[in-house]
Amino acid sequence: MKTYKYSDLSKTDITTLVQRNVDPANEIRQVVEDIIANVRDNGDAALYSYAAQFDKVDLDKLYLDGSEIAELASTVSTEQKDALKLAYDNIYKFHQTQLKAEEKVVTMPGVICWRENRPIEKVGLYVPGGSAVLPSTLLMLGIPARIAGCREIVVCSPPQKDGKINAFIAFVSTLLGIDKIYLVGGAQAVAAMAYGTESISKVDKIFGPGNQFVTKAKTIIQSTTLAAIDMPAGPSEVLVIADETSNPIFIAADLLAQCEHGPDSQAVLVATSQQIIDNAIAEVEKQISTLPRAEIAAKAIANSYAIQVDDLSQAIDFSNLYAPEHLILATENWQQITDKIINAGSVFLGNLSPESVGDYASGTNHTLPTSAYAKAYSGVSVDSFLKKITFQYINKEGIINIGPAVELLAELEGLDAHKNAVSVRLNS
Ligand SMILES: NC(=O)c1ccc[n+]([C@@H]2O[C@H](COP(=O)([O-])OP(=O)(O)OC[C@H]3O[C@@H](n4cnc5c(N)ncnc54)[C@H](O)[C@@H]3O)[C@@H](O)[C@H]2O)c1
Ligand SMILES: N[C@H](CO)Cc1c[nH]c[nH+]1
Ligand SMILES: [Zn+2]
Repeated sequence: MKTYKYSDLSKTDITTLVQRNVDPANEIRQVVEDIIANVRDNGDAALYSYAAQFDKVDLDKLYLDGSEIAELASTVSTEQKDALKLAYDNIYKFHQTQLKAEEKVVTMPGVICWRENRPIEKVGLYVPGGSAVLPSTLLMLGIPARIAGCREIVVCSPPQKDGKINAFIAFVSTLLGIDKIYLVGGAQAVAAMAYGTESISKVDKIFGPGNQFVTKAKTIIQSTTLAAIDMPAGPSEVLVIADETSNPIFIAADLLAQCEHGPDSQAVLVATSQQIIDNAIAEVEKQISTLPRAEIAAKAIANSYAIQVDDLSQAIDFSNLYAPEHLILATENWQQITDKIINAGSVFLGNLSPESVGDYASGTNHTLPTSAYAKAYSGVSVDSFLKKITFQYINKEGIINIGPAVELLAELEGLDAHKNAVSVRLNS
């Protein structure tokens, strides 16, 4: 893991350090554009051929139905079901409070304005399943979709080599009342949900994290206006801020937890002394050898770095520039700096708040913006599945109060028909 001293870095160095997941030669874009075009033109046939090419399986059909899902779910042990239900309950509790009706506002006598929630009707949920299968992601997407009241929920996830889906995803589907799972992964799943195919319905918005192919497909689809997306939620990343009150064993464990997601994940350690960095790196080296996914984690660690800063305030300045998906304040002094956080997807406070807890079960959502998109996007929430429609009601008193000003505003924009729509009412 490379180490830098913040005070030695130029502005250009910092810009380079905070940049990630770039596709400089547009290689991923090219692959993904071809996949999208193929799915658009050939529908299901393209999906069968990508399952064979990428997932190494010859599928008989592109989905599992309710009885197949129930059969797979029945193989999950009681202990495993209980853990998934605990996660379900906490995520449900946290997200349910997000569904709030807003008050009506009388902006002037007789003029009443308000917003009402309406669910997005058809949503597509992508559940990653390349290097690790993530049933937790189905919880993170399915629960807010259900709370919002979306009418149609399409779920896509890469098939296993036996042409089925992971039993835990099946069990979560039964918790969510989802009775069809499409065996489609990668950019082709995003394209299928955006265009629709013979088997898969076109949706209005596509949700979910994924690797660089999935994320690139989502951003391309968004620009076609065929479907909206939640956000770019690509390879996982974490930034850990540490000081003399931090525990190097915990720091290393948290860095490795995100690095085991994939070779293109990134972990950044920002610490107030070189000693803290050295201790944490020594721990990373110790812990990594014990991990079954050591090879993946090692590649991500090679893509990671540490920065020595003067104090916690400088650490937060760097973090705000990096805008991490996950920010861990691994210090007993976290209360000094929380109000200085400007850009982050989800934040973990103190030494006993591992990021893994948020990944699975604290209740917060783990579908979060990566690649510095935390500067502008929030993680998935119930709001992501809703539209907020504005309403206004104007009565006789209201049109008398507001009408003359609107007539004038229309006049100054030279829009006479606008003015007339008010005048005819004032004169009626
Ligand atoms: N940001 C978040 O909120 C968040 C949450 C969970 C996971 N993640 C990230 O999701 C990612 C999951 O990645 P994954 O790969 O395990 O699963 P995935 O489901 O995202 O991708 C697997 C699919 O990628 C496609 N693919 C693989 N190689 C390809 C190639 N060379 N060309 C074209 N398509 C190809 C295949 O279709 C395959 O089915 C990880 O990077 C993880 O860090 C992010
Ligand atoms: N850390 C991932 C978000 O970047 C979410 C996840 C799912 N399972 C384990 N982790
Ligand atoms: Zn994780």
